[in-house]
Amino acid sequence: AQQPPQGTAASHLDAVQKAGVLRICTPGDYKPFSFQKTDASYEGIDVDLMTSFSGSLNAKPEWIKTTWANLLPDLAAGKCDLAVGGVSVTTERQKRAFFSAPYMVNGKTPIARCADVAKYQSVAAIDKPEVRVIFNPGGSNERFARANFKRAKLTMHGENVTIFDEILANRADVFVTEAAEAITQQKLKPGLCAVNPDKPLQYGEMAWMLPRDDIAFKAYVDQWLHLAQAGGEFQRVMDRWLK
Ligand SMILES: O=C(O)C(=O)C[C@]1(C(=O)O)C=C[C@@H](O)C=C1
Repeated sequence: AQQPPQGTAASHLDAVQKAGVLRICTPGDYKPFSFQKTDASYEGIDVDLMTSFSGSLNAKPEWIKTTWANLLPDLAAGKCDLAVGGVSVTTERQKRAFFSAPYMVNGKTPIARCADVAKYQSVAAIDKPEVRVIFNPGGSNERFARANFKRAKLTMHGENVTIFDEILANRADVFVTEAAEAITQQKLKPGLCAVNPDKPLQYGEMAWMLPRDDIAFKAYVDQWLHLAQAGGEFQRVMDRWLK
């Protein structure tokens, strides 16, 4: 009779437990998901979840700072076990990586000076030559801006953490980003308002990005996430950062 396959293919699931370390790539510039503070430590939704997740593997989280442009290359090169921090699910990324089950629906939402909210209710309303659209490079925001704004004046701003001050200082008019970020920043920056965060300009989902083809690891991540959601832990983390 034919033998069933023996043993398991090499998986991050085993390597992480063996090393006692979970290596996590993150840009750390994106509230409320993953944000690096001045003392170099990280905070946010994904940080709380990863602390608990790594504990389930008896591993310590090790944060590895990267950029949005390098997130996928770093993961694919094996520099980390997974990549988090408000990562949008895209079919482009899916060609070279796996995703966990999505844990949040989060579409593209404009944020602007509150006095201007009525002006920026649609892509067409924003895409006018007199509108200065600002965006951060390397992620889905840049892709959205370049694909949708052909007439507006586009300005790339390298530092995601200071992009909101550019709008407040009237050096730019509008930034189109994820709803959760627009909602968080409108709380942090009086004078800025998220434009219809409940009616995004484009549908989007967030997930953790995982090494391609590592099915055992993906199954574990998804199972952990499912239990955290069903058991209430996930919601407690969300409430802590989004309420
Ligand atoms: O690329 C992604 O996955 C993101 O969702 C990250 C992204 C972006 O789209 O650029 C989203 C919002 C933040 O302002 C910074 C980065």
